[in-house]
Amino acid sequence: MSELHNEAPLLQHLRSTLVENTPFCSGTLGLQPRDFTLYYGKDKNARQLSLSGTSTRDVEALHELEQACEPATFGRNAEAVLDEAYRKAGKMDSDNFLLGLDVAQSRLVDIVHAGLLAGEDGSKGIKAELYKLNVYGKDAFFKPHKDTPRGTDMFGSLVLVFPTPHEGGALLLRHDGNEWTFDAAKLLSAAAHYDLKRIAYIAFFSDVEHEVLPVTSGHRVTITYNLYWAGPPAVAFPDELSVIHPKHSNFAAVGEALVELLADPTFLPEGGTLGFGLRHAYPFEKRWEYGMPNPLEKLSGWLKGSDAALFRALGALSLDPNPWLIARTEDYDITVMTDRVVSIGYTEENECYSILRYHNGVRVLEQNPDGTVKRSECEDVYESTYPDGDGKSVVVFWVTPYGKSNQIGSEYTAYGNEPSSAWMYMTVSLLVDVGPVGDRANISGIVGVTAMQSKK
Ligand SMILES: O=C(O)CCC(=O)C(=O)O
Ligand SMILES: [Fe+2]
Repeated sequence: MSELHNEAPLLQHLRSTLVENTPFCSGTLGLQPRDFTLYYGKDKNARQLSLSGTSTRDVEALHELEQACEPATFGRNAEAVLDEAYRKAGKMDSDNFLLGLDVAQSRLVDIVHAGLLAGEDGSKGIKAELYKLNVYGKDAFFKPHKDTPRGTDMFGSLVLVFPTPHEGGALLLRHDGNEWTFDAAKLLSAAAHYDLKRIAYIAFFSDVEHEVLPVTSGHRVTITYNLYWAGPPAVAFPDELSVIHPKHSNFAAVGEALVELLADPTFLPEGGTLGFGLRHAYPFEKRWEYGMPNPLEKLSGWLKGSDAALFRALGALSLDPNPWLIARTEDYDITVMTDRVVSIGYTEENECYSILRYHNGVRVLEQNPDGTVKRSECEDVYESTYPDGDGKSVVVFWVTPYGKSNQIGSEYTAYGNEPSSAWMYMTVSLLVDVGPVGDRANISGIVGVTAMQSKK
């Protein structure tokens, strides 16, 4: 029993360690000598120094850096205010210096991501944007404040403190009635025995109040970064880029092939609906539950490589491709689609039937190149089962097949002998209506996917 007695606090300690949740993350990180090199200056005669040196010459160089800085302002009601009773420090704008360390390439962004973000936010990407360099000489400080977010996507700040000789200048953070101290000078002198020189880093959310206590000696040099939620990964095709190979990623080559196909008078002469399976995999939540964001909404901004080339080439022909979810049940040989993620919930019938009947689903019939439609007996069964069904169906000509990647699942419960829960997986594909030969952008006479869109 006494053992158990001893264990309980340890277990508790482990538990509280595992669930610790602070609005910041901090530590030290060893870097290569070149990472500490700083170039600065407003003219062509840039100066150079190492932010890891401790010799007398290095300290002189720090003094020169301090002289080259401007007095730091702070934000008050969207205005930059100079007030040495509030903030006394030197600052240099990011245009006027260059640091050897590339934060985007270093592990720091990953470290901050893992340290600061958990739960749902953990799946979002972040980026750090260089903001300012500050030199806090003796008696410099910064009174309590919160960092003004620059843009709605900014969620925090990252501060790097360099191992330049200094004392004092601890950063205090306050949030929800708690206070924490980040004393970089102490952390760095305790880490001085490591082989690699270190920086101290701290990242915190924008709503955390913080202040820098007065520096009592030396130079405290910091470089700050604004932390942003990363937008969708850039489309692989900025206007300035011209890909030659691979062909499928070459916008012009994809466009030409499309134009040729659509100019062929024997190809869907009356127009119709084209389907394209996505070639790349996208980071969709595999299991979608009601209330989660609709992953189809931002897809067009994420598309990669050949998918992006295709999307852009279709747009250039004044066509309007849209992502749809395709669901298929083999045993019933039926394919349906929806233009939004659905929560099937409870169903007494086949999941595809349920999507059709209750979730704005559209039946997908497959078209042969000659224009005839592939039909299966089971589809006839559907029609005889629901003779008065709303008749929503679209004939799709699959240019490229939809595969098993990019599937999104919707949970449902079916009643057999016992209640059981299962997931129905749907595959994201791009669908686009095309008009008749000679007028492919004119889809006014086409009963295709556009007419079936639930948002229209
Ligand atoms: O230097 C620091 O530790 C923080 C500086 C700061 O709060 C700021 O620049 O807004
Ligand atoms: Fe700040």
